[in-house]
Amino acid sequence: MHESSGYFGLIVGNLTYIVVGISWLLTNIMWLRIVAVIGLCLEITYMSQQPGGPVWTTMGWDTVFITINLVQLAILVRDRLSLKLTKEERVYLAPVLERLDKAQIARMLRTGGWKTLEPGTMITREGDPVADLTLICAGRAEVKVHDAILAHVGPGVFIGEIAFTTGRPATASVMVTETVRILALDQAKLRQLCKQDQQIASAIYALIGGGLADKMHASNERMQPSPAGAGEATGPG
Ligand SMILES: Nc1ncnc2c1ncn2[C@@H]1O[C@@H]2COP(=O)(O)O[C@H]2[C@H]1O
Repeated sequence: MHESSGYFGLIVGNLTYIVVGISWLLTNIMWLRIVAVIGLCLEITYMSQQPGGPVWTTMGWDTVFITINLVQLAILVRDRLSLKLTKEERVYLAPVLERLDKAQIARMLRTGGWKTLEPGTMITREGDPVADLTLICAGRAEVKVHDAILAHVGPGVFIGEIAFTTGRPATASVMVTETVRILALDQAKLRQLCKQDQQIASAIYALIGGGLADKMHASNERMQPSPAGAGEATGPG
């Protein structure tokens, strides 16, 4: 830090580094950038008041950093403003809305879109690659493995989450039985987004994890213990 004469320099100089320090404590990227810009503006003021004359190198780089942050802020604001959800979509996305800010939700939604599928439409086919991570928002579908019905699924359930997390083909065939409204997110684009934004990744994986736990619970509930085999441990051989 260069010496600056008088109280003005002392106050602005310390304020600069306090504000920059505060920006490092923030986890909300929008506020982090806003506070960083304020800190950088204060630094320019401080550096312009140095006794030996303005410190152009620091002021020049501060201007570059301010520009980078302002461009990123403009992108964040654009993303936030682009998020238009109907009341119905808000209800379906409630668990996601709780975890992410508007800009992140808008970015996530740009990886796919809303669709309506009629009965008989296949969402996944057992053994085939799965293109989308699908969230069922309304309607019902049937989950089959080797032609045996495993489950009936409805609103709030993900389809294709196993392929999304493992990269493997579909573990089951899922067919629409009652017209469904779905949010279909392109798996490749969503994976890319998860790499770029850890908060989005952790929100999506938390939802998938919760959904898989519910599916396992439902599947355990459906299992009828056979009286003959009940309580028997299965040993090797
Ligand atoms: N037992 C089950 N209960 C509910 N859904 C299932 C079950 N087994 C498979 N699925 C769904 O069917 C999908 C087929 O594609 P995935 O394997 O990617 O992900 C699978 C799950 O979303």
